[in-house]
Amino acid sequence: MELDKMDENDWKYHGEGNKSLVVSHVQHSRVLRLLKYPSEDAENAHQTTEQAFQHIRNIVDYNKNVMKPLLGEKYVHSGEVVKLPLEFVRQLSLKVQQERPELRCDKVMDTFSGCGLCLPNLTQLSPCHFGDHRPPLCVEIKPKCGFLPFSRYVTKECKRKVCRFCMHQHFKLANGKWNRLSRYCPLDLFSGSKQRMYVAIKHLLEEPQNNLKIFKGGELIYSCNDDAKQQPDLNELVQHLRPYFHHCISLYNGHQSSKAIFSELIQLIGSALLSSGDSKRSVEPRKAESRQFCEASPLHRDPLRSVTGSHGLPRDCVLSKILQVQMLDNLDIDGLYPLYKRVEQYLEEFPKERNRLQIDGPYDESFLEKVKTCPSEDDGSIEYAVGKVLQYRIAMTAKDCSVMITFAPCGQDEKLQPNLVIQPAKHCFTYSVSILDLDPKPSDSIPHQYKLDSKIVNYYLRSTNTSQDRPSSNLYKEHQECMLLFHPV
Ligand SMILES: O=P(O)(O)O[C@@H]1[C@@H](OP(=O)(O)O)[C@H](OP(=O)(O)O)[C@H](O)[C@H](OP(=O)(O)O)[C@H]1OP(=O)(O)O
Ligand SMILES: Nc1ncnc2c1ncn2[C@@H]1O[C@H](COP(=O)(O)OP(=O)(O)OP(=O)(O)O)[C@@H](O)[C@H]1O
Repeated sequence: MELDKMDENDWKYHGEGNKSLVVSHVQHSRVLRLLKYPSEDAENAHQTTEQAFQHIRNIVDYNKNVMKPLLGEKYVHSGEVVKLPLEFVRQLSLKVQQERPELRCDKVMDTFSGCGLCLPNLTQLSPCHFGDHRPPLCVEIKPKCGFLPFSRYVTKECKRKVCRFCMHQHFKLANGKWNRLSRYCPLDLFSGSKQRMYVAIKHLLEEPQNNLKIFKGGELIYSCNDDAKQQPDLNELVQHLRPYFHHCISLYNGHQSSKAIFSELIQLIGSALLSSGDSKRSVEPRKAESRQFCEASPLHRDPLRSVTGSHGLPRDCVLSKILQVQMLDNLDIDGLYPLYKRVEQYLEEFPKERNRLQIDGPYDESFLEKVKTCPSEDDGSIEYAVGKVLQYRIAMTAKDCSVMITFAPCGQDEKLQPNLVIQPAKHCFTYSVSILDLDPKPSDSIPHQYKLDSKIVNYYLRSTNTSQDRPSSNLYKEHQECMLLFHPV
């Protein structure tokens, strides 16, 4: 990428979240991730070029030195900070404005600093995988927190029974963030049970909210609608998927073939989420512990619950990696908040200690060392409190990250490369799995987390007095015919 020859016409709108806007290159497999600010004070709140550069530098360092060692080299792409011509950024901002979803327009793209983060476009596969004319499909999942808190500091009993995502759904519905409850439960996805995972992915497809997106050839083809009242069109999605699942079309007619296609897609996603990417392993991989049920999951009331139980995740799979990092939060916000207060008080007395304790970075090897060597019991020290706060912040990142699974039908040559092949039923795919949105979460978001947690729990307790039930179905029966087949090759 020649930075002095940047042309906005070479880039197009790709997507955005709460903190950044992403554009993709029309030819090369690259994206630029640009910062966003609240529109009302964009003129005043924006960072100087040096601040923005340092901010993005921190993101890169945190990805490289903290999240990569914890989550695994193969899943994390740290990217590089780039300085872009201001005129290019301004023109780009004008160009993408009309593409932006309304619900994200409370913030504006940073057109002041000229800094951005350049990353590989993870919705594409590397050119060596182009063995087939069909463009790659990419499924992006934001799985959220996959475990129930086990901390002795948790006082509200319902937090031990109902997961944060399911409780939060009620609060989001009441606040108008979404119009329908999602039936997705992260505990089902992280269970390692193929049946429970199947149901979780099915629920993500039914109600994607901000937890599921599907791309084809790098273009977004399925996500929540900008008009949140409208449900996304599954029929349209199935038309996109047909060319990838010929086998289903030849075996079934009409509606049945659509069902079979979805079933294959779900199995494909499930297989990729459970794969370790290491085909040389011949023994069954060790399982990570995640044998929990959320009482709000539709599966919890399934009569065949014991059949669909929990099996644990293969230790190297992407979900297991994410779950292990999420579980660095072993005190829960209830146990962490007093330690955060201890750190705050200490820093008020000794402000110069902020740097030594690496509260705001730098995110280097010694930061990770502090996280790893934190005493296991509270010895009253500031080191313990800081270590727990840092662990909590890392866990927050893992609770908010996304997984991208990109796959394409295998060309004849690739069928000879077994470690790249998923073969549910009769289809053969090359795939890659990555984790994205691994930004550091600031310490000062902890008081907000503390308040939000209690609002979510209190609202859940109040609202479920009147609306305890979410629709249930005999889900096990529905997916019985769609058991995952993951052939060792
Ligand atoms: O707090 P949560 O669980 O609602 O997570 C926030 C996300 O909301 P969600 O519940 O996934 O819809 C929220 O996502 P949306 O903007 O709602 O798509 C952000 O990811 C936010 O992170 P950040 O403050 O932008 O770094 C997330 O905030 P953090 O808690 O990760 O700081
Ligand atoms: N490397 C990448 N390749 C392809 N698409 C990407 C990449 N990075 C981000 N995206 C797309 O851009 C979207 C927004 O990016 P990202 O999630 O990093 O934004 P964010 O503002 O940090 O999110 P959040 O709301 O969680 O704070 C993603 O959901 C994804 O679809």
